[in-house]
Amino acid sequence: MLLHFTKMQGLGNDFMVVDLVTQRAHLADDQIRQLADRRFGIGFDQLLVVEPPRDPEMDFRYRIYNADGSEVENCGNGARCFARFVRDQRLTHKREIHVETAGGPLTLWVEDDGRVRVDMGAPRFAPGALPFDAVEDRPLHPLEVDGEHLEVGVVSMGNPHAVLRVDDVDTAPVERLGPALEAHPRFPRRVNVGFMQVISAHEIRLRVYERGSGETLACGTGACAAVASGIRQGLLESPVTVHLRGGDLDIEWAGGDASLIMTGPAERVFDGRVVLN
Ligand SMILES: N[C@H](CCC[C@H](N)C(=O)O)C(=O)O
Repeated sequence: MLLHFTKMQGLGNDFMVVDLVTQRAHLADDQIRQLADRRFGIGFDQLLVVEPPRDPEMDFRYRIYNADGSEVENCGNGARCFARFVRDQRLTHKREIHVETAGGPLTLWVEDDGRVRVDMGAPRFAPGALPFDAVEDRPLHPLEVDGEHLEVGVVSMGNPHAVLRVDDVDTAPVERLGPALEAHPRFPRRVNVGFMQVISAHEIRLRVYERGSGETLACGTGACAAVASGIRQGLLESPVTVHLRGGDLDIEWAGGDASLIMTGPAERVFDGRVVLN
């Protein structure tokens, strides 16, 4: 069968977006992995599958798959691209969009300048929310990795994040510590790994080694997790500009149970059709 899709990107975090509201298809894990490969397929960090909602109060449901085929709970840059997609495809004319995800409901606002603002929900620091194997909730957790003693902040944005403070993201050992932390046994469902350099109370630089996809040019939930952890440690104050390799995100958080609000771009790259066997 022929499957229509749109390639999109948010700060270089790139997505294959599929409308299963007007198309019928089932994508098996091995097909997702093949489509994720730029040589045998399309190439993407995540696949976003748009479906009708289960809850009639919501506008859509969308599912998120990493390049390795694993389904995940939340995707910040993907949420913005989802909102842009459903309007571009005329699946909705709304500017305020309510969507179901595996990590819970999200509300998104498509703004006049094309940027999208997302209510990302409240961060959760309790280890069990990730899950992370620890006896207590604390701003920083000691963790031994390859004989190295680290102190990491752990945050759930629906999906799990470990945040490591570094002096300089350009020289941070992302290629070594990213995979080692992603697969660390104290994260039973693996983890996204953020490397955060604090520039000032309102500005950080961030690189993210993503669970199931490797280092990406940007990670929205990773940016939210880094800001939440930095504010909790008293290093940052809202609002915070997050400089990622693919560009900047603006994150606001009033603390406590308040939602993190993330604003950033969402761009369409091309439309295509792919043969599914
Ligand atoms: N790129 C996404 C995060 C995908 C998270 C995924 N790698 C996971 O396993 O949780 C973002 O902008 O938030």
